[in-house]
Amino acid sequence: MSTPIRQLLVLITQAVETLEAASQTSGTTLPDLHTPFTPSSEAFRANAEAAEAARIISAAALQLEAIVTPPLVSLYRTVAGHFRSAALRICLESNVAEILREAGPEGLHVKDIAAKNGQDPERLARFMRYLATHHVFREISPNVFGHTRISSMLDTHKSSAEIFADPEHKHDGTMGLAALAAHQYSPASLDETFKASAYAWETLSDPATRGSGDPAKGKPKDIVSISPWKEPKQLYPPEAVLNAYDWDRLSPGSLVVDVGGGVGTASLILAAKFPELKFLVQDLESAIEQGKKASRKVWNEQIPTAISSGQVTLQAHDFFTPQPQTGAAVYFIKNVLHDWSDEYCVKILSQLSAAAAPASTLLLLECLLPLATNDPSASEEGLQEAPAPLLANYGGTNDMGYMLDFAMFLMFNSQERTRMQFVNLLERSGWEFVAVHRRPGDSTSVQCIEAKKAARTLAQIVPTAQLAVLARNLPQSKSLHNVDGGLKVQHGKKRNDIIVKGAG
Ligand SMILES: C[S@@+](CC[C@H](N)C(=O)[O-])C[C@H]1O[C@@H](n2cnc3c(N)ncnc32)[C@H](O)[C@@H]1O
Repeated sequence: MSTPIRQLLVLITQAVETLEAASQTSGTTLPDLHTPFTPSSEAFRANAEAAEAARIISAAALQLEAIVTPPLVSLYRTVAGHFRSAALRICLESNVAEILREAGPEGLHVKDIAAKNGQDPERLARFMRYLATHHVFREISPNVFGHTRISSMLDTHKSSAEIFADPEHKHDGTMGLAALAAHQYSPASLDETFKASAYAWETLSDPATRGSGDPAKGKPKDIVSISPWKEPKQLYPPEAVLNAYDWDRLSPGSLVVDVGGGVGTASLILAAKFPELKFLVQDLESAIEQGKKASRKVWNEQIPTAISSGQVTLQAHDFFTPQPQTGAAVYFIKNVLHDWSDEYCVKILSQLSAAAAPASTLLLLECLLPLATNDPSASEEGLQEAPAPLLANYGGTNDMGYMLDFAMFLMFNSQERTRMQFVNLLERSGWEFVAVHRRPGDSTSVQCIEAKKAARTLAQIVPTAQLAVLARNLPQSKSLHNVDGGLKVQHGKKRNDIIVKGAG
């Protein structure tokens, strides 16, 4: 039988052939590591076969590396992971990316880089060399550094002179990727995750904070103070919202309530594409009305007729309070639940189930974390898992969701969730899981979970003592919940067995 090393090699060989053939067919070129990033260098990935082949090559290469690298080296690389972040931040903050772009493909001697950004050349070279060892920058000749495809993503494409003259506005009007890195690192505002991660163990070893879902515990800033946010387009392409659900299914005039809609990132896209649907975008008063990025201002700029025509209404509403819009066709929540721990999510979702009609649909657009092993229920629903012997979730090449999860833990004492965790949240808040709408090649960062109002209002009005009696009349596969009493009543394995869980 062939060894895992051989199996991985076969996967790589086959995938390289597929990748080359697919890019030839689509007339695209495969990326060159030493050429700065351009959006067109990613065009090959639009072909689904090529994208999958690239994913397999990358996952297999990382797994091969894990097998053949001395474990002490691999372990230490993880132990010292923060060194790489620190080195990157030094380069990001000192505008190395812009300086190198201006130098062109020949690169620049570190003394000349340092002359521009005021850093010590000896030190800068140490950090850049470390990063170059991991293909972030490249040492073209001794002490002469240039960009790689990876490091070039830190480039704001502004002139370095302009940035040195006005560092505060470095990221204004840029593509947003460097800003996203700065979001993680910038000491001026959002370098919290980097520093907070150093205290993760202190938080978890303290009984007062270990199991707490309180947003005030284990997070450095008030959640509202950094909202409303504007999504980086590269992370959440507009198609993610359009593809998330079969919006055509809704009859004309149907109302979609965008709960915690922010500036309306999702509704702006949907309202433009589906003029026959109506939208109610809800957020806190401050997000709707105040500041440069107030929701109302953004709508008036982007689709001026949407509000005046009555297609879109903006409403100040706190989602922890009773939902004023009852019986909407769709309650839609995007990238909100990951800001909150379970107990808070249950409160938000319960307000929605109380307002929903039996025909209402709940759509959650959130990051859906895969397991690091096969997940039978998810694969039945079309979750694409990697071929053996790769990790089912494609391993390290697909770890963006877990990074987001860690960031949510550090920033908001909240989390990203797996399918099981979403089903559990829904069960606890008056909803019944219907489906995950997966499409081939979906990223984990925005997936759509559909739910409907749970048919458990009966259980809520029936006295707790009678639940078990009622449960006997349930179809074998169903369970009955009593939310207020914290009870779950279900059939046991044997006929006529009734299990009552929880206190009543
Ligand atoms: C991560 S943003 C997501 C925004 C939007 N759904 C999107 O995908 O672009 C979270 C949003 O929740 C809003 N929010 C926070 N607390 C809220 C509350 N108690 N009631 C209503 N909205 C709230 C914030 O103002 C922010 O716009």
